[in-house]
Parts: sequence; C-alpha cells; structure tokens
Amino acid sequence: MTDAAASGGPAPVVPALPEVLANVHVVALPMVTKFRGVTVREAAVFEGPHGWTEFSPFVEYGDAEASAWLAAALDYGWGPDATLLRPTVRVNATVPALAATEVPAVLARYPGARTAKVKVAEPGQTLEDDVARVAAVREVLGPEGRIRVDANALWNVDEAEHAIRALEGFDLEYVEQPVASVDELVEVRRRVERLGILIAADESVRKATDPLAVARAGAADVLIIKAQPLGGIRSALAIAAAAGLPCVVSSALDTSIGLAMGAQLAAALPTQDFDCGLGTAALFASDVTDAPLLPVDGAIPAARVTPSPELLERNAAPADRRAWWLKRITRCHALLSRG
Ligand SMILES: O=C(O)CCC(=O)C1=CC=C[C@@H](O)[C@@H]1C(=O)O
Ligand SMILES: [Mg+2]
Repeated sequence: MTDAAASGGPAPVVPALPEVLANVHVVALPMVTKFRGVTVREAAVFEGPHGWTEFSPFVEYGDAEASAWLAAALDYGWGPDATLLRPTVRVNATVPALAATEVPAVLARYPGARTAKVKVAEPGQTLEDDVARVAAVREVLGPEGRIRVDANALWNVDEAEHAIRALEGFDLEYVEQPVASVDELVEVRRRVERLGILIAADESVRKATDPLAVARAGAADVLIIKAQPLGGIRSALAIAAAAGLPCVVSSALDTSIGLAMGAQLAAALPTQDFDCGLGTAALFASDVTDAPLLPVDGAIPAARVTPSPELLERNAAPADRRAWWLKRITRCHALLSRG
C-alpha cells in the first residue's frame, strides 16, 4: 500500500462509518470490451458533503491496498476541494489488447483524441500481435498522432528491450511499465536511452510501499499517477511535486464519478505536457450518469459528476455483491481509522 503520509502527503479525512455507509450504491457496469480481464466493472459510489465520490479498488485487491482507495474516496467527498488550473483535460484513447482489425472501431470511441495508449504484452499473444496493433493505431492516427504502449510489467528486461526495438519505428511517446521492479526499469531505461524512448512508471508508483522510489532511482522519465490508488487528489499532488517528474493522470477504470476525481487531479497539476488516460468512460456500455465523461474534441471536463438515480437503480449490483462491498468498506474504514 502507498503510504501517503510517508511521502509528505496530507493526513487522511476519515468521517464516521455510519456517515460513509448512509448512502452507498454498488453498481456493476457492463463494458463494451474486455479490459484487464474485466467485463463488468463493480464500484461503490456515495455522497459526501462536497459531492459524489467513488470507491472501486479491483475485486482481487486486499484490504491494505484497497484502504488507500477509500482514503481517496473520503478525501474527494469530505476533504477540501482542489484548486483547478484548467477547465478541461485532454485525454488519450485507450486501446485494449485486441486484434489489429478491431483498432479503427475502438479509436472511433474517442473523437478528437490525438494520443492513443496501446496495451501490449498480453499473455497468450505474441510480439507480432503487438506490432500489428500498434501499426493499426499509427495508420488511423497518422504521423502526427502520439502513441504510447503499456506492458503492465509483463516483460523481463531482455523481452522489453527486444519489444521496444521492434516497436521503435512507430515513434513511441513512451513505454509504460515495461518490467516489474525499479531495478529492472533502471536497466531497461539505460538500454533504450539511445533510441530516445521514454520510460513511464505506473505499477511501480501506485502499488509501491514508497511511490517516490522510482523518481529517486532515476528509473523513469514520466510517472503515471492515479487518484484512487494514491490516496486521493491531495496525496497524488504531493507525490507529483516530490517526484519532480512530468506526470500523466490515468484512470483506474472508474465510473464517471471517479474519472471526475482524476480529471480534477489532472487539472490541479502545475503543468500538463501529456494527454491523460481518463477517456475510459468510452469502454463502458453504461455508466452512473446520463452525461458520462466521454471525450469530446479529445478532452473531458474537470467537473464533479452527480449520478442519475435511474442509472444507479438499473446498474445496481446483485444483493450479495452489495453486501460484499459494504463489508469491504467497513474493513478498510477500520484500517484508516487505526491510522
Ligand atoms: O491509461 C489509460 O489510457 C487508461 C487506464 C488504464 O490503462 C488502466 C486502468 C486500470 C488499470 C490498469 O491496468 C490500466 C493501466 O495499467 O494503466
Ligand atoms: Mg499502466
């Protein structure tokens, strides 16, 4: 779990449990395409005095890791509002590890996006599949488009070097989490430095005990920061400031309520050199609001989202799943209360 306090972050805001549980809706949102093995995304959304907020750690995460996501939800609903420096945030298209033939249809879901993030290194697929997918994206975006790839730590150092060389001709903006550990990132970065390809760290920031270890080791050129896993907007801003590296805010496959939290984090960063991975409402067949944060002209607004009661009802998770989420919130709340 990320320790926000250890990185100089703000003390968590923890309202009493009955206040948190007073108005929890658990939803199960269908997706248009499988993404990181997920076809139905479960999330808990609830209302604090500052507006609607979201708690949606992936179901396989343990309580210690999930409690950082609860800290984020509570901070967004109960804590102070972030100071926003821009009203909208440019987003990238997110291309799951699909066949190259499916790429044009996926990109069409992100009107105006000039950047695409392409998933690679999917188990059961080959480097040829990745090359074909990236080629198809380059074909649609044209030479001016920006392409980044995300391996989710699934390569070893040699595989990463080999794959990056195979993909080099597509003019990559950066390679996200090619390998798992900070030491391996350092080595891959050293090996591809001469190619002028940047390395970004994602899991090494959001799943690390010390989210600043990457920056200290010089293991990446860019940090991927996510509001929920990093304990909230204020905590993520503190990590970004302490790291001193360019940051790309990305979604956690949140509903539009959580995406708005991410958009506010992005809008509060002092600089924004890269498009953000916050266009993922386009991967959902249904959301919690009639006005989901779908990209328009390649951007989404950095404004809070209020759900529609009809959609909360229509997308409500089954009773056993709702009970599971309420227990999870209760356990994570206990961990946060203990400090
Ligand atoms: O960054 C994007 O374009 C979209 C978000 C995204 O890729 C992710 C969201 C949720 C879980 C992660 O496996 C994944 C990522 O690795 O960045
Ligand atoms: Mg990633």
